[in-house]
Amino acid sequence: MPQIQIEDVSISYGSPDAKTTFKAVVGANLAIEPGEFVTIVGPSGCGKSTLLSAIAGLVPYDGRLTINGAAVTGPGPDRAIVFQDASLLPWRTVHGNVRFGLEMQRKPRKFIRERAEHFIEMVGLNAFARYYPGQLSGGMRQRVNIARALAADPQVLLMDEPFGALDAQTREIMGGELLRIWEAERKTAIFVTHDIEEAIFLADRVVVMGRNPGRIKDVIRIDLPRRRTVEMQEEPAFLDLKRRLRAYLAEDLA
Ligand SMILES: Nc1ncnc2c1ncn2[C@@H]1O[C@H](COP(=O)(O)OP(=O)(O)OP(=O)(O)O)[C@@H](O)[C@H]1O
Repeated sequence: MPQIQIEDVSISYGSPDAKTTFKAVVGANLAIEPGEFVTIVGPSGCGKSTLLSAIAGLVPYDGRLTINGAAVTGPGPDRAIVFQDASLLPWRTVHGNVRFGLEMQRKPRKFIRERAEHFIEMVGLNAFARYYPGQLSGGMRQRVNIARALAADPQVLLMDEPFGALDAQTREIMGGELLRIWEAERKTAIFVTHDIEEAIFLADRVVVMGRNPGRIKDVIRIDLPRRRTVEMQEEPAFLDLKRRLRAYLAEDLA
């Protein structure tokens, strides 16, 4: 059974005066298997973040949206979300930030400490555990964010352009790191991006969205072998996928 079922889901926003509504996503259908890595691409404003927010339980929707068969009615500990801007607590150290969610869940202190240490090591920030967010680079802050999300042990990791604010080279490194972590943890991952190469590189399937109205246009399976390598991005199969996706996105801009 798919872990996440999206059936005929539409999402609307009300205008500030509540007199009109705007349909940001119309009639979306998608089924996601446990442990799958799905990326969502599409032009600006097509509803990528909106669809992710609905899965996170942050916006209401029409239609059917279930996780493990249960309707999504709000946020829950089965899902963790990582946004573009690392929303870290500036007065807490790296360790303190990674601990935070577990402290809220009132887990035992020893468990919290060990789990935080485990994930800080996994994202390669052992030497920075006592640093504050203001002392870290953007890439390091996003590593903390990912560690914090994983420490809460969600079943589904939702990521909204998590590397969007990083330079191209750091972004590429972070993509490789994220795959290494995902391969170790095998959480279901849904990742929104503008970047076609990033979308292909990470994914088992790429969801292509279009706009006017915001909708799912197609879902493309990425049959490139795991483990993915940076060199793979120069191979004909990768370049073919890139051409195909670029043509799809260009249709929308025309
Ligand atoms: N809180 C909101 N209230 C009203 N309209 C909204 C709200 N959030 C998003 N929208 C509108 O819904 C549409 C989809 O927005 P969304 O942010 O989901 O798109 P996106 O594909 O993620 O865009 P981008 O790639 O630029 O981040 C846009 O037209 C946007 O203006």
